[in-house]
Order: sequence, then C-alpha cells, then structure tokens
Amino acid sequence: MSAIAQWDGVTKRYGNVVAVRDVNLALHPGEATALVGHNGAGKTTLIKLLLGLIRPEEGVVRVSGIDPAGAQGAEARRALGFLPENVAFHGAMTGNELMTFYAGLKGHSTKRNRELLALVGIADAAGRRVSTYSKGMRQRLGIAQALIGEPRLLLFDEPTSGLDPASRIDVFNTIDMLRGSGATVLVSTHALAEVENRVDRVAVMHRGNLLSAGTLEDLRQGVVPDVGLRVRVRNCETERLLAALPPGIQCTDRTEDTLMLGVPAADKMAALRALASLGESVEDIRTVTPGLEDLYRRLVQQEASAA
Ligand SMILES: Nc1ncnc2c1ncn2[C@@H]1O[C@H](COP(=O)(O)OP(=O)(O)OP(=O)(O)O)[C@@H](O)[C@H]1O
Repeated sequence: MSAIAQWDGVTKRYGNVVAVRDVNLALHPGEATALVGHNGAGKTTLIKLLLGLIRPEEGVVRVSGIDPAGAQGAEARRALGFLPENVAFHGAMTGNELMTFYAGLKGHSTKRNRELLALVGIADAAGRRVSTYSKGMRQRLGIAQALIGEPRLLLFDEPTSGLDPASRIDVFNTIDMLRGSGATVLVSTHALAEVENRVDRVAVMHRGNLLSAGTLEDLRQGVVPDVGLRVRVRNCETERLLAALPPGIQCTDRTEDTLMLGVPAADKMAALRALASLGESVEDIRTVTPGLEDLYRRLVQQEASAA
C-alpha cells in the first residue's frame, strides 16, 4: 500500500535539542494512526514537518509524494486538514464567519460549511460569537474548519485535551466517521485508553525517537512476547504455588491472592495444564491481553533500561 504521507530518516533539531531523531514512519490511505508519547516526545514536530511549517535537517518528508516545505508545498497542503493543539479563534467572529474566513484562506468554496458545522454538532450556534462558545464547542469548530475542502489527510494534534468525557467521545466518534469515509487520520494524543480501539495503527514516540509503530497486535508481539495469566489463588497460598510453578513461567506481579504470570506463547497450554494440576489452590485463571497504556509503559521502560 503506497503511503499518503511519510517521514524517511527524518531528524529535526531546535538548536541543541533533537526534537525528532531518524524517524521512519508512513501513513497509509484510509487508516487512522495514533501518535502517542510524553510531553516533548516530538509529536507536534512530526505534524509541523508534514504541514511544511518546518524543514528537517536530515531525511525526507512527503505528502502525496510532494515535499510540503518545497515549491509545490501549497499543493500538498490542499490535501491536508489540521486541528492545532491549542485552537484559538477570534472571539468576536461567529462560527459562520470563521468558517467563511478559513474556506477563503484555503481557497475552497463555502458551500459545505453549514453541513460541516452540523456534522460536528454546532449548527445551532453557527450565528453566535465564538466568545460565547464552550471549550468543547470551540474544539468542534476547529474540527469543522479542518474538514473544509474534504481533505484526504487529517492531522489532529491532541484533539481531546481539556474536553469533558462526553465531548471526548464525540471527537473520537468523528474520527471514526472520517476513517469510515476513507480519509486518513493522524491523531496525536495522551488519551491512550480512549484511542486504543479507534485506530488502525499506533506510533510511539519517546524523547524524539520512534520506539515502535504498527497495529496494536504488532506492538504486543514486539513488546510482550509472553502471554499474561492472572491466577487467583485460594487461601493466600501464593508462596506455595510460586514454588511449584514449572520452569519458563515468570511471575511479573503479585498480591496476597493473585499472581500475574508471563508465559512464552508456545508454552501457554503446557502452563495451563501445569497450573490446573496444582489442584484447588488455583481458584481461577484468566489470560490477560495488555492494553495500549500497558504496552506504552513497557516500551518506555525497555528504552530506559537499554539507555
Ligand atoms: N520552536 C522550538 N524551539 C525550541 N525547542 C522546541 C521548539 N519546538 C519544540 N521544541 C522542543 O522539541 C521537543 C519536541 O517538542 P514537541 O512539541 O514536538 O513535543 P510533543 O510530543 O508535541 O509535546 P506535547 O505533548 O507537550 O505537545 C521538546 O523538547 C520541545 O521543547
């Protein structure tokens, strides 16, 4: 599948600070990708590079095959919709006026503006000054302006920061809808649990390095080759059970009545049989699939211990 956007061997420095280092990443048509990482990890820098606002010191950035900071950058940017991290609008203008303004800036017709405002749920407030909007409504307006001109690639920089739970769900529903309509979406976010089932791929940034990129399953394979088992133990017999575990089973965490075990995937059935043979001390066994928060934490830990 050819990429709609890509960073090839990209390094960007601000003075002595290496904001992103040798990043290789591609966005594929029709897919939603979450860009996750701590504050200062380099997420916004990657987005600014795609927008052509900054140039890399090393490597190549392409949007639809075009250098977005080059002579044909304006053409590449026409395919982009962007929601900045801190969306700020002139409070004296109405939603309608702002949409007209942004359509003019982008060189697109205003014909679909009303439809876009309805899509994000603020059509009724379109005639009101933006200074009367709540934070969530401003964010919705930000999404509506990003959708002007039906961009094929949408870049959302922390679209849910500062929003209440209902508005956060709405934002992710909109992302789902865009993805369903065939758009490519890159969403930079700290909301790992919220995003995990809403995107096709995840790219994990840490201190300017891309630690991992792929589907959640790719991340799981790369980070946790073991199967996780949560074993509930009767009568606080954890010590006895630990001593009786066959080799190859690692205890990763424990409480008085629960053991978290890691088992190589190939040995899962053998491990389950061994646990079952320990008799009534074992009250319950559940396999545990690590979520994005867990995977992210482990990736960062791995990086820290390798450094
Ligand atoms: N204009 C700039 N001048 C100097 N340093 C910068 C500039 N922009 C970003 N940086 C630095 O580059 C690094 C990456 O910043 P970036 O904004 O890309 O991170 P981020 O992952 O988007 O962070 P956050 O989640 O806080 O928005 C940080 O160390 C930041 O301080």
